[in-house]
Formats: sequence, C-alpha cells, structure tokens
Amino acid sequence: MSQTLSNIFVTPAEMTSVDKDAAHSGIDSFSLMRSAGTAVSAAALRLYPGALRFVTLCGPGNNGGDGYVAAAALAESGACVTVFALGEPAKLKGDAARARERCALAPGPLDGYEPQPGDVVIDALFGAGLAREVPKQARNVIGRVNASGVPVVAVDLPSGIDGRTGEIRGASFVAAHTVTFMAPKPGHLLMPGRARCGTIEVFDIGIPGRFVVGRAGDLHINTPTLWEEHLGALDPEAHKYKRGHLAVFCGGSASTGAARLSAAAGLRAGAGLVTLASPVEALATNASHLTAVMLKEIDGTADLSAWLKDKRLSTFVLGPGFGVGKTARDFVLMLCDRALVLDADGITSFKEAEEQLFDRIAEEGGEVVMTPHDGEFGRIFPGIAADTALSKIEKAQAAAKLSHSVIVYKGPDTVIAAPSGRAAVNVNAPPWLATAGSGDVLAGIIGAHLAQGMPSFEAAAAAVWRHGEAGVAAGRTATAEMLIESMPPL
Ligand SMILES: NC(=O)C1=CN([C@@H]2O[C@H](COP(=O)(O)OP(=O)(O)OC[C@H]3O[C@@H](n4cnc5c(N)ncnc54)[C@H](OP(=O)(O)O)[C@@H]3O)[C@@H](O)[C@H]2O)[C@@H](O)CC1
Ligand SMILES: [K+]
Repeated sequence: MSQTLSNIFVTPAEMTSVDKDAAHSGIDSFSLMRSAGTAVSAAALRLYPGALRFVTLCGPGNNGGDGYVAAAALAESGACVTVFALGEPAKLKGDAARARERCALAPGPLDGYEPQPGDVVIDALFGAGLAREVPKQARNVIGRVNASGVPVVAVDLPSGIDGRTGEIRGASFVAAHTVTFMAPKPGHLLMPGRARCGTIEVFDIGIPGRFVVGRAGDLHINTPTLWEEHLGALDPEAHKYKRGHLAVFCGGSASTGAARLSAAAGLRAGAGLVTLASPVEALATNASHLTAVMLKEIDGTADLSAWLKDKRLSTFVLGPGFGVGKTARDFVLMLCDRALVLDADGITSFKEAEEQLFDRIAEEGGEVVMTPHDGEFGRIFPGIAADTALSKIEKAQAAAKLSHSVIVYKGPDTVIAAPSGRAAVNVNAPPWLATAGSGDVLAGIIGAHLAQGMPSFEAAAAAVWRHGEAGVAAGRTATAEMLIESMPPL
C-alpha cells in the first residue's frame, strides 16, 4: 500500500525528526509556529463565538510558543485575551522566545488563574515535549480548570497526556477540542489520552508531506485504506468453496453458545462454508441450534488428526467457550500450519506454556492471529505486559514479534500488530461494543476473512473495523446476535 498522510500517525520522536528535516530543507521553523498558533486561534474563534475571554496558558517550550502566537492572533481579532505562564517567560528560547516577544500581552503567573464563567482556555503548557510528570503548579491549574467545566482547546495534545503512550503523566486537561499538526500521535489514539482530546483537528502547518511520510514508521489508523486492496478476496459472487471453509471448535455441552456465535459471525462475514467441530457430549445441543452451519464430531486428537488430512481445511477458530487445558493445547499445536484465530480459552491455555506455542508457530509457519484482551495478554505475554515503559502499540508489536503471529490487542483502542512491526489502531468502536459475546463475533469475522484468502494482518484489521461498524449500526442496546445481523458488507 502506498503511504499517504490520510491514515498514518507518527510518534513524537518521529515528529522531531520531521521538524529537523524541514529545517534542513530551509523551511523557517518560526513560520511553522505561526501557522500552528494561528490555526489554534482560528479553531477557538470558530468553536466559541460567544466566549467572554480567551485564557491562554503558556508553558516553557515551543508548545508555549504556539500559545503566544494564538494569544496575539486572538487579541488581533478583537477578543478579550489573558495570558498566564508556567515558569519564567524571560527564559524562553528560540522560536518560543520570538513568539513571546511579538505578543503584546504581559503574562501573569500560572498560579494566578482562577477560571470564570465565559472563559475558554487555550492549553499551551506542554505538547510533544512532555518528558515527565507535570509539575505541581500545572497540576493545580489543571485541577481547577477541569473542575470548573470551562472549555479547553488543547494545542497539539491536552497537557499531561504523553504523546507516545496516551498515558496521563500526573494530571491532564480534559479538552473539548485538540489541534495537532501534520499527523496524529499515539497519544491522540490510545486510551486514556484519546478520551481527553475531545474532537481532534489535524492541521497542515506547511511541512511537505514527503518529510512526514519519509520519517513515519508503519503505524496506521485502521481505516479501509489500509486493507481495501485485499478485498478482492471477498467476492460475494464466488462459489462457496472458493469463498473458503472455516472451522470453529466448540467446547463441552455447558458452554456451546460462544462457538456458535463465532460460527454464525463467520458465515455472515462471508466464509463459503462454516463447520462447528464439536465433542460428542455437545453434538445434540449444537444440532438443535444449527441450520446453515455444519456440524462435525471431533472428540479428541485422533479425530482431529484424521480430519486435518483434508488440506482444504485451511482456517480455524479455537477459543470461544472451548475450556482451558490440555485438550486446547494439543489441538492448537496441531493447527499451527494452518490459518488459526486463537481467542479466549485458547490463549489462556498457554499460560506458562507460551514458549512451546511460539516455537511451534515459528516451525510450522501458519498464519496465526491471537486476539487477547488485557487479562489474556498478561497471561500469555507476562514479560511484555509488565513493562510499564511500553505503550499499548509497542506491547502489541513486541508480542507479535515474539509469537510470530498477528496480535489483535483488544480494548476501546484495539491495536493490530504484525511481526514486521506494522501496526494499526482502531478508532470506530462504540463503547457498547464491549458486550457479552462480542469477542466471539470478532474471532468469527477474522476467521471468515482468513478463509477467503486475505493476508492475516489485513484480515484482522478489516475484521476489527467491520466489528466496530456493526456496533455502530446495532446501536446502544446491541447484543452479540445483533452485531452479527448488523454487520455491513465489505
Ligand atoms: N512540527 C511540529 O509539529 C511543530 C510543533 N510545534 C509545537 O512544538 C511543541 C513541541 O515543543 P517542545 O519540543 O519545545 O516541547 P513542549 O511540549 O513545549 O515542552 C518542552 C518544554 O517543557 C519542559 N518540560 C517537559 N516536561 C516537563 C515537566 N513534566 N515539567 C516541567 N517542564 C517540563 C521542557 O523542559 P526540559 O525537559 O528541557 O527541562 C521544555 O522546556 C509541539 O507540541 C507543538 O505545540 C510548533 O511550534 C510548530 C512545529
Ligand atoms: K497542550
């Protein structure tokens, strides 16, 4: 896929390199700051025409510099503007010092700001350069502003949000709107940062796109642009055998619903044939519930081994309602040469036996997609989960590399990562998607895409997106069955 600015995002470190490239090419960095600050003032004027006063809070770096530009532009528009500064404004350097000199408003000390009704805060304390927990003075003003409910327009990021991880460094503003520059950063997409940005505006301050694309890693927002070139595999006109055969494993008679949800989702998502592989004890229950999905008795490794002689059986889902234990491990280790979605109990079964699984995937070379939520991620990747320095994206990338599989690290900010380091963050999932059985449905959709021949990263990313769209279409009262019914065609 060709890289375009429309769906990539960059880390703060990559953005610093972009800035340097722009400077080396002769672009004047102060003109970039002027564009940035002017865009912020324009957004504030557009969003808050009735503001009684714009209060600009300026920090000690270039984020503060943007704030001084914005304050001057707001004052020029005739608005009432007050500036408060963190630290000694006389100590500002470079472009920020220049912006401060060109702003006729004298800043007061940050401590002096008490929010008033009618205020709109322009938050320019810290942006990409936040390097540690916010200082006490900033924490206090953040607390007062958040408690007052006055709207906040954040420059680049709500101050206190770590641009690399989305974590809150001590305290952060809760912005109504965030204006960032050239491309979003992980902090805009990962929770809890995402929930504190409000609406996000990505403003082009005039750095040529080639510099951004040139420094961008393989990080993407999960939109159809990322995978639509592989949709040819999902031709609804194709013969049912051509559209692939998906097999979903079912557990014991007490927990058959989860696997049936996966199977139904797989059929709806376009798999040509779907078979539920069931132990003897659950056959009768399953038979009484299934119509279009076929049923096959698989009661142990001997049955499975005989079935797998049919190499047309290419794609499997194992985990939903399967039960944790040796049977799951034995089955999974036999499936590592196929396309396999490993979910729920299938993942948990490898707690403290994960190396055996990862080695087998490496040896057999199958296309494995694992779909852990936080708890499951911690069970199978304990070392990575415990590393608090890593962002959710970095954790998913490390897990994909270690396990030789595609990782779908689920949550409100699901991350999809491949062993190559390619990663995508999903942004279309409504909060109510976290309903019982929702994960089973997702596993089935991924399985259907794999069965139809999509490569594993794209199959998973497209499934996560489609699952989110199904959630939006199903509405707030969505059940897992409604998600299946509401799933849009691709
Ligand atoms: N191309 C672009 O995108 C453009 C970006 N632009 C803008 O530049 C912004 C990035 O600027 P930046 O690098 O100067 O970082 P910024 O966020 O101002 O903070 C650094 C300052 O804060 C300090 N500091 C840090 N943490 C601290 C803490 N916890 N507690 C106390 N102090 C702390 C740190 O001090 P130090 O760590 O060095 O001691 C330093 O003084 C970016 O967000 C965007 O708004 C535009 O102007 C145009 C082009
Ligand atoms: K900020």
